[in-house]
Amino acid sequence: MPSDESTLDNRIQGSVVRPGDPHYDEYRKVFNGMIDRRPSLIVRCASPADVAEGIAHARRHGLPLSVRSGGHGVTGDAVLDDSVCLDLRPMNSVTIDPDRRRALVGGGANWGEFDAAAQEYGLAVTGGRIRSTGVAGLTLGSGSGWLERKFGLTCDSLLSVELVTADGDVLRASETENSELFWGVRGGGGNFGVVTTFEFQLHPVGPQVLGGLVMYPPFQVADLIRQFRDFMATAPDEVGGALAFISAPDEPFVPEFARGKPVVGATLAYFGPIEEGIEVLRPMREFGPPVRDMVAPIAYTDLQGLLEPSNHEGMQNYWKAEFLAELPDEAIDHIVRFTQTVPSRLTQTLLMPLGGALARVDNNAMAFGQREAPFNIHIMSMWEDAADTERQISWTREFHRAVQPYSTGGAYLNFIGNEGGDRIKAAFGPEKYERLVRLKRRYDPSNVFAGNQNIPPQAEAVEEEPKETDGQGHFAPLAVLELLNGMWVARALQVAAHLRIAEQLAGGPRTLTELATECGCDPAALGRLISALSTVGFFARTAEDKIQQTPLSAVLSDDHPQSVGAVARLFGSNWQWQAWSQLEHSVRNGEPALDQVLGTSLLEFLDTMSPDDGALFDQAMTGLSRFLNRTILNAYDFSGAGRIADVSGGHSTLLIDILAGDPSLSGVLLDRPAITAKVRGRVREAGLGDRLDVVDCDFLRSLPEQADTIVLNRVLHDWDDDAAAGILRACRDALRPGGRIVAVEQLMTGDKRAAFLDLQMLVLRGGRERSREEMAELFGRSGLRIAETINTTSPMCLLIGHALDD
Ligand SMILES: C[S@@+](CC[C@H](N)C(=O)[O-])C[C@H]1O[C@@H](n2cnc3c(N)ncnc32)[C@H](O)[C@@H]1O
Repeated sequence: MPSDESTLDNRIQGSVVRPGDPHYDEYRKVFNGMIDRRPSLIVRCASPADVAEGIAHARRHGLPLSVRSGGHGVTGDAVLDDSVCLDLRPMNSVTIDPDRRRALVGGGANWGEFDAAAQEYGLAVTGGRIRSTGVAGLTLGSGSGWLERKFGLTCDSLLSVELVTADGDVLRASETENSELFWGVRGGGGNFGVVTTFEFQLHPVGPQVLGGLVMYPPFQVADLIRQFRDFMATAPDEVGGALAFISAPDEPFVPEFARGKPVVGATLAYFGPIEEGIEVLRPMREFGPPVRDMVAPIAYTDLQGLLEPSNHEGMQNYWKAEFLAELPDEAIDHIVRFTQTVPSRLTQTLLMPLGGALARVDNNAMAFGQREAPFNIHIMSMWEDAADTERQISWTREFHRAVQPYSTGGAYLNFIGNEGGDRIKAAFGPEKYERLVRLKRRYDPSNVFAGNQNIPPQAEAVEEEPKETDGQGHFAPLAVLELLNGMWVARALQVAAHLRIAEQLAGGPRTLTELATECGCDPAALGRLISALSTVGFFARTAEDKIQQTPLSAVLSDDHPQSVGAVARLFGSNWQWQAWSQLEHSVRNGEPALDQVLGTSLLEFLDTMSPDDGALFDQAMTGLSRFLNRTILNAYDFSGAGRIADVSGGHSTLLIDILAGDPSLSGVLLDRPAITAKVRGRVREAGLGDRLDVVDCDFLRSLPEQADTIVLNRVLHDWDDDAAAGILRACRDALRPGGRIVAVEQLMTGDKRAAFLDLQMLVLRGGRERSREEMAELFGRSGLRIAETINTTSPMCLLIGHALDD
């Protein structure tokens, strides 16, 4: 041990923990399980003098410095590799002065400790929503909590701080002492020093308040968000809460049908007389039949723990957040779509209403501003298995991209990862940012405190960054390369599906040699394919180095009830790759590349393809419809639909599924003769007798029968606007009076899936995906109007059309 280090042990009142110490792993662990960093030293500080010693040690040895209290920040900046970590947890004292309603809180205290001490006297400040969150990190970044509409942000109740600077000076900052520094620490994070004591103004709260969760089922999500938006627009400051988009826990208090399913919980609280709160909260509690209403008088300290069962320490975490300037219906549609297709049961999204006292503080009173937004959305992706990382992150990014157009343009640094200097600037705006840079130069010119949402003392360094990043802090060329690699990923998946690797693993893990023999492959090369795919969540290795199934690889197997194996093999067909190789032709000429490549249209090609190719196409389409149908039936009630015509029902089993669920319905599946000939046998096997007919049709002319309900499932996107309008007109002409059209399509909303499917339709078919507005125009041209648009939990959306003259 170098002598300087040994003297460090002697110089401090706390202790020094190094790799090899039995507590080393415990102290280096942070909330976000993605972070696994190994500092050289952890200084467990017991006093401001210990903090100053730790800073001096790091500077002397040129080591990076990090500061840790709760360790909850998703960036994991509390602990850095090969660094000196100042662990403030031993400095967790909380002293309450009930007469002056003041609190002195140590830099290492967490919210559980602070709230418990203050609640002894029925007092509180706005505090973090998870009790193990550190008071320091939350307050220095501003501080959001259930009480924010009543008492403002945590930093709004801050009276003074004691802080150790980069030079080891211990300063006090308040409105009257080092006031510029006090301005900066309220929002500027840990950029200017290590805060060792916070002094707060406390407010009377509880000890009993009205609060709890009202849980609603998925089909009410959109209406509930609208209700919440409108309710909050006029709600008094006493109302706090958020909409929490979560998966219902497997607990007895949750009805069986909702367990594990995406649900939305209105977390409601009233910080005023309980009787008054019951009246005020009534519109939110009586909206629709909830799955469960648990709002009741509750201890404030229990309210503070309400989200804890769904926030386990050590999960993989990836977060995004935006202050929303508005919450129009399109934004709500995005929120519904993403929260209903959440890839992990642990993931949650909070939609927090702002306003109230928080919004009445002068924007320039401190470094933190951003008080004008009515809502803050916090997307917290959490998952257990590191193999799922890619998928979780891309869902989070897509969700974030979808809500970004509604943002104020600012950024909430407490709720996001390291997203680059651009976002930090956006959080403060140019003027405040300049002021913070000046403050940084004064108190930390060497950027000793860099392990945070950093404000570098040289502003130029920040200016350059956005040019090279994709706006999310990723180095732009690497981000582009990652997207270009998409072709490799897709091809590797298609080959894995073709080789039937997933089917071979259905009975349990296999050795590479066994797999290679069964799949007819070179063992080493097969190992490489599997290794590559395992980086994106497909297949994993056991401790004995066998290959095993993962949740993603399982659905490649044809034996899986929701298999997409045939879809993978179909997308891997030579004819699809050949068509895509000529995408440029389509883009230049606006016509399907497939016709160019094969010398025939897709429809003719499908009718004349080899029996094997034909069987694969049928299997892929039936497989897709198997799980999409469920989401359609969950979203729309066909009871009372009378006689249903499934126009171009093709290989889908939608009509069979509809009729099977309701004996009062009958229907007819209409399609081209080439298709009806193929599906008649299957329809007969469904055993629906004379309730289901199969009839030939050419919808480009007219429909052969009248019907009460006409289903057009994934048909319109095959066609250009003129043809699609013609099909809709034929449907309208076949509609009995008072009838409806149920068109099922993906809508273009700016998300990746529909936009790339649109290219697929261009390349293969000359068709297109459409936005809701484009659909409305198409319906209008055909004498129809869209009466309702219904989202499903899949990307499919239902458009319910009525005749204009109905
Ligand atoms: C993309 S598939 C959709 C099939 C089915 N609804 C589903 O969701 O799986 C399009 C269907 O339109 C049918 N089709 C194409 N041209 C047609 C025409 N002129 N008249 C009737 N059906 C036609 C095809 O045979 C095919 O079954």
